[in-house]
Amino acid sequence: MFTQAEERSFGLAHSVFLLVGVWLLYQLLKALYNVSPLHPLSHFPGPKLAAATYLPEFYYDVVKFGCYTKEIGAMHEKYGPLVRINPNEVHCNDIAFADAIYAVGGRKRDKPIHQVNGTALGQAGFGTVDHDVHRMRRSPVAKFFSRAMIAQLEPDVQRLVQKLCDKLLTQSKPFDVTMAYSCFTSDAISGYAFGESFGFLEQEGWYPNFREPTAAVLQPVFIFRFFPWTKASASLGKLFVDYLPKDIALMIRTLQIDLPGRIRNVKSNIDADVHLDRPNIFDSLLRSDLNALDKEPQRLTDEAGAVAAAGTETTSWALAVMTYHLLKQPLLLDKLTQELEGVVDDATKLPDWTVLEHLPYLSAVIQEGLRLSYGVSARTARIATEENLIYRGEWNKKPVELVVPKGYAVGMSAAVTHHNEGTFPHSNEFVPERWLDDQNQRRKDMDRSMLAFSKGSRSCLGMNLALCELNLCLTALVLRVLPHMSLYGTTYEDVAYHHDMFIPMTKDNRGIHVTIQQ
Ligand code: HEM
Repeated sequence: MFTQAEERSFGLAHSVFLLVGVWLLYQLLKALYNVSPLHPLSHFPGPKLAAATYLPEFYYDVVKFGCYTKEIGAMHEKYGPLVRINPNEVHCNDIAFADAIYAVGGRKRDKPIHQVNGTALGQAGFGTVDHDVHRMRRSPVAKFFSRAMIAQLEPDVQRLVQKLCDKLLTQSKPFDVTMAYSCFTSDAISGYAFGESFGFLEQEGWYPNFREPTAAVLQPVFIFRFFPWTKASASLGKLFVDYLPKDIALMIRTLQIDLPGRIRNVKSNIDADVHLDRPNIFDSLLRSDLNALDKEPQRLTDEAGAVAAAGTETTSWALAVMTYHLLKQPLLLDKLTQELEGVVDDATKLPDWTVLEHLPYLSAVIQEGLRLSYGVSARTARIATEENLIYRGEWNKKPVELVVPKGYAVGMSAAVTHHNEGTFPHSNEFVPERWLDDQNQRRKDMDRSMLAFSKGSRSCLGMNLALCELNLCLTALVLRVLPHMSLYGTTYEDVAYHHDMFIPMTKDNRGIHVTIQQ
């Protein structure tokens, strides 16, 4: 005979087993449906387990950490240009299909919720699922990044470039140059966004900066993706900021305390009818005709976080990759120096970005640097909500025709596309010449093969700023600093893509250490 308490606990255990059993049965039936011919993606090639469940993606991204992109690259070698990488998503390794996937001209493209779940900045344009809401949020920010607006900002970038070079030349001990570049790019975007720069270049050394903190806050990206409810924990960060490791604390303080504070300041200036000589992005956003909900402090803080994060590490990593390869291959550095000396008389007073960008070899070095720094290395997918996407290509000399049905995600990854050996032979090598023709002029047709800034309606908003920074900064570095700089214990492993947390990561993330000969 059982006591009443024992009967109650048996009853509870029985209910739990039943619930788990029903859940498992449901998962099994769903997996069977996913691989059955009834599923709209059933005609796509790929591993059966990936078609049935998210387990392979979970294993490679969460357990092995950020390795699914590499696995996807291997799937393309086995299955062809389009593969099914999870029950609801297809991945493409044919740049000819990119314009259909990313689309411009009013063709609607949502972002998949599974992808957006990975970001804690869900209310920024960048983290917005719906095409129309994204358009509404992007356009008031976009006007700040037109070529005309960046031309107005250029004197500030020129000043920061010279400040960076002056400071680099005073370094007497080995240091990690990625930190220096991160200080430069953060100062450039923060001044423009909030009217007041973070001032990282002003400080004594290179710390603090956003490089390691960005890596620290991106750590949970895959956990968030699979367990979106854990994102709630991110907002608790500010309560524990004094007890967190210093990297994470800096980012939490910036995202949850400093940025909301800056936005409140901008708002109180507007309320007090203060008009600035030079408008900044958030002043303009708060004055724009965005609806009241989109001007809520949390929404704008997410937008500020996205602009600050997107505008910092991508550009500074591209500079770091170019620095490494130019120091490693002095012949390339000589060739670039010769070209630059032809147009620059005094490296402390550079020509405009619009002059520099027409120099073929400088432009080729920047393209190659962008190719091997990737921007966003992980896949970024889109959902065509109103039309099927028809793919026509070739695989193993046989024609391939596949239809991605509307409502399903299809994406590409720079870390896969930029290593397509058909387009970029010896793709791991840094070869600026691949961007030049026989006459040493830029092969513009090659630009179509790049995904660094993504494409279409949700492509990089800050591309003009990034290119302005890269042209000016690389020119000044080559003429003023690199002749005095040497690598210090840095190897190819320290720049080579190894895994991703949305942005590319190297094996041990040691940075790029250099010394300056005085
Ligand atoms: C070398 C430099 C850069 C590279 C390679 C790069 C690359 C990218 C890529 C690939 C995306 C698309 C991400 C996706 O599809 O989910 C993106 C989006 C974005 N980038 Fe950049 N970026 C760079 C610099 C910048 C800078 C300097 C800013 C300045 C604010 C910026 C702001 C943004 C924003 C706001 C978005 C989101 C756009 C949207 O969703 O509408 N980026 N960037």
